[in-house]
Amino acid sequence: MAPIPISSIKVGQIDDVQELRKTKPTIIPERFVRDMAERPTLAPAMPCSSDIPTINFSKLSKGSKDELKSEISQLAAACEHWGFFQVINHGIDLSLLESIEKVAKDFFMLPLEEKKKYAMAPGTVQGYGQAFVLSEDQKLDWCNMFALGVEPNFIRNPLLWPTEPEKFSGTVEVYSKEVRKLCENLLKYIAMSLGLKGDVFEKMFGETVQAIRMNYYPPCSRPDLVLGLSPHSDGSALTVLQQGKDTSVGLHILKDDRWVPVKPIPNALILNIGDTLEVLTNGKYKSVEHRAVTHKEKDRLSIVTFYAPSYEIELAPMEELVDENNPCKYRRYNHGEYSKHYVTNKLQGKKTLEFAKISNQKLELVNEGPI
Ligand SMILES: COC(=O)C(/C=C/C1=C(C)CCCC1(C)C)=C/O[C@H]1C=C(C)C(=O)O1
Ligand SMILES: O=C(O)CCC(=O)C(=O)O
Ligand SMILES: [Fe+2]
Repeated sequence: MAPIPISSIKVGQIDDVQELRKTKPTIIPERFVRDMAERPTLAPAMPCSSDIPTINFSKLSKGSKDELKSEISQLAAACEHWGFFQVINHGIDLSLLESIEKVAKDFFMLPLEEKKKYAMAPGTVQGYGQAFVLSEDQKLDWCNMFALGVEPNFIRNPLLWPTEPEKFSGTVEVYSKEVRKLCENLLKYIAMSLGLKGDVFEKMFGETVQAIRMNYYPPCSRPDLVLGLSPHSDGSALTVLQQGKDTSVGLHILKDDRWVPVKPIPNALILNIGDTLEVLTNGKYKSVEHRAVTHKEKDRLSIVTFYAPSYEIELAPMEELVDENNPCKYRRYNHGEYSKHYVTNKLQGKKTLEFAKISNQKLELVNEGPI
């Protein structure tokens, strides 16, 4: 997946929000100020909810037959009605969660000059900076990001793996292996929740793609004017999100047309369904739009893993999930092409998935059958 030529993209000035916060703590440059319709309504006006479902992973992996059955049906409900859930007892060592949080935070605390050694080039999504900025007039997120392609090896850019903090790269490797195992296992249970064979995704996905993105949201003097991260759905099959301990609530998901804040359970991981699973399940399990907001006094860190199929594979709704009551809603496409489309467009709700959607007009024709 080649990046688009750098010379063709003009992104204008992108202020580093940590530096802004240090030097001009009360000034919000115009490029960060959202149009009225996009501005967040913040707590306490909003009900704070920890209502996204909780999945007890140990009941899936080592529970009794009855526990497995009941947890699988909870998983089915979580995927079908929420697209987001918190996983407790996920089996990843808490000390590893602490280590990744520490190296991520230490990285963001480095001087700007050091971080700039790993600067994200315009039109690409790896390195330090702001991804998905593709024009000079595009609004910016109140966030610094650092992203790396992890697997397979060919998506890695070794020049972007930091030498400082010393333990950064080693910790990312170990953490990514553990999160990978969790994704593989959860995909097995998700397949079972659909009444399919447990290995269906593993067999279909080929050499899976995995990337990690660390998002650092410094405090913002006007959290009512800005967004930490623009609304979007993830292009992955599954996304795993770890939130920094003691950081503010910042993730919002769109549920029944309302933004619902997600209150993290300590030590749990947040999982969400990405666009790939939406397509494969013919919309039974949907990717859900989400965003991040900022806080007046507190900073926030999130560490996000995207787990996706090989760029080589062709995707289309699985035949078991298509019938006359559920006509095929997405076309067949190559996942590498979708990835390219995803990373070369700004984050804008679920707009990216239109790439794969069969339009309503065409759907009607399909339903009516041959004339
Ligand atoms: C908000 O989403 C992302 O930042 C993102 C980026 C992922 C990637 C990298 C950081 C490195 C190169 C590979 C990849 C594009 C996966 C989302 O990833 C989603 C989007 C697609 C498509 C996908 O497969 O995962
Ligand atoms: O920081 C968050 O809570 C959201 C991060 C996210 O959605 C992403 O990186 O794709
Ligand atoms: Fe996301």
